[in-house]
Amino acid sequence: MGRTRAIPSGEEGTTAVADGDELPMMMRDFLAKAGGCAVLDGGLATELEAHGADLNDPLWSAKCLLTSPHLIRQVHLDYLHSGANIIITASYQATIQGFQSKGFSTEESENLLRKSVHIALEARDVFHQTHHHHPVLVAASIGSYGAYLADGSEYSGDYGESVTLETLKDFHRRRVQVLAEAGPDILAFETTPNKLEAQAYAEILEEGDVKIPAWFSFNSKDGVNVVSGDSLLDCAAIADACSKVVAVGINCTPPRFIHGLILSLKKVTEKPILIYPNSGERYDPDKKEWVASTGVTDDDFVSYVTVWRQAGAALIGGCCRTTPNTIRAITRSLNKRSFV
Ligand code: MET
Ligand SMILES: [Zn+2]
Repeated sequence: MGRTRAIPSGEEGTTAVADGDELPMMMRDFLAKAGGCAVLDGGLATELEAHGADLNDPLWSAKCLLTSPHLIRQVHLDYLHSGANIIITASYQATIQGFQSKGFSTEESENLLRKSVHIALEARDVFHQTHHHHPVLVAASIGSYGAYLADGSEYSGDYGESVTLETLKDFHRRRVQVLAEAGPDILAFETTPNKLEAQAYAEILEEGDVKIPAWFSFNSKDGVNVVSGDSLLDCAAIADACSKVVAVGINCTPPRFIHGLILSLKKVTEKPILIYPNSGERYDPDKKEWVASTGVTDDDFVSYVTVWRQAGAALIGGCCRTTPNTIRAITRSLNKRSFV
């Protein structure tokens, strides 16, 4: 686990290594540079689709790593110009196992993971040529085992009895390592549907000597628990206890639930809170389309931003079906600058 490990002192148990606070400080420094609150990007996969990409595939957005990397780069740039301080890579549904089942070798599969990070790093470089004062982090996305299965379990959190902690650790371990070593600033564990998977992530990070920090983000469909029905408080407590985790939050969840969820998170963690809700529409897995649900318009979404900020969110953006327009509006609500 490297330099942040507590080492036995021989006499009174353990002594924390002096630089154990390095990873949390990185996030605190970044937030200070961003003026206390940072803007995350918006939906990546759904925005690629809005540009005509056909993502009806088990690889979802990761398919574009094969077919249209230039489009991924363009969407990253659109979000940066909209004011985003963090861009999230196209690796959400990119897995070694998923690429292998398409016939790629292990090495080719790992290279595709690296490519997702390289595209985002390149977009940042391009953006910084003209906007070098705007702080930008590249977050490497890691979707859940359920996202890889592409069978809806990412929104039920139900993996069945046969999936154990070890199954999940074995599934994610190499992917996490490859992504972490490809040069992102942070690992984004997104849309985490249950407690078992949060535990698997925490153990991989602690055991694997991962050198960069991470955030854990969960999804909810009732505003109280994560989608599996596991307690959000239990899930967030796992994130809070993991020394590599520097922010905890909620993503791909309807906007109307976010305020209550922020208040819940604050009960169990003092780590910075991130929220990036979806547009409030609902995905119908049978019809394979998004359907309007009651109540929330794009305007409503943005009108919540200051409330979320006051409630304690320090990183705010959007998930599925949010767009560069949404991010521009969030940027404006936080009195920050966009570049288009
Ligand atoms: N970062 C991912 C994306 O926007 C999150 C998807 S949540 C199902 O594509
Ligand atoms: Zn989403």
